[in-house]
Amino acid sequence: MYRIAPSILSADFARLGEEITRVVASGADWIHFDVMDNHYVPNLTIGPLVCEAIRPVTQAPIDVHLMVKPVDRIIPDFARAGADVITFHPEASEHIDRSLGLIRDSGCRAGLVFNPATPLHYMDHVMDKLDVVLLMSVNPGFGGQKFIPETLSKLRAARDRIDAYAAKSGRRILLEIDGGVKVDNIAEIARAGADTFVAGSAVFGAGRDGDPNRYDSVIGALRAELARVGA
Ligand SMILES: O=C(CO)[C@H](O)[C@H](O)COP(=O)(O)O
Repeated sequence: MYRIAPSILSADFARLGEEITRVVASGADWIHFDVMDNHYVPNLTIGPLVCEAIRPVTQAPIDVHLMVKPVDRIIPDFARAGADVITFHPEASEHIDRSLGLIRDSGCRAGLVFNPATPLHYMDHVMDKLDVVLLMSVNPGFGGQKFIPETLSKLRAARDRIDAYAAKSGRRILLEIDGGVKVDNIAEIARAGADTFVAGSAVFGAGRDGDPNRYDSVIGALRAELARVGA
C-alpha cells in the first residue's frame, strides 16, 4: 500500500486549514509537516502551535519532520500537539536511541531521516525502534528543488535493509521519500522501494490558481502512476 503525504511547506499559509481539508478530500493519506529552525537548516518554518491548530482540522496522520538541532527538547511538544509520526536527523541528536525512545514513549511513530550525504548505517543498530525511514532526495531546507537521481540506488539499499529486517522480525518499517517527487518520477521512485511519498510543490503548486479540482487531479495522477507499479 502506498501513502501520499503532501508537504504543507508549499501550502498557502494564509488559508492553511482549508488547504489541508482540500488535499485530504482529494485523497492525501498523511499531512507532512516540515519543521525548520534556521540552525540545522537555513530556513525557519512552523512549530508545535501550528501543529496543535491544524490537529482538529483533519483525521489524517500528521507526519512531523524535524529539521532542528537539538531534537529531544521539542519532541514532547509535538506529541502533545497531536503529531502521529515524528522523524529527525541522526546528526541532530546527541543520542539516537534515546530520541527514538522519547518519540515512541510519547505515543508517536518514530523515524530517522537521511540527507543525501548521510550514510544508511545509522539505522543498523536501532531497527527495533524504527517505524519509518525517510530518505531526503534533496538537501533539506527548501521546497521546490530537483530530485537527486543518486537517491534511487540509496532507496534500493534501504529497501534491502528493511526487507531483511522484516524477514527476521516480522515488523514492517515504512520507507518514505521526500524532495522533488512529481507525477513524472513517482513510478521510478516506487520501483526503487519507496512506499510513502512526500510531495510539496507538485501538489500545492497545482492548486495555486485557486481551482479546487487541481488537487484531485494531481493526487489522482500520482496514484495512477503508482498503480502502474503495483502493490
Ligand atoms: O523537507 C522538505 C525540504 O527540506 C520538503 O518536504 C520537500 O522538499 C518537499 O517539497 P517538494 O516536493 O517541493 O520538493
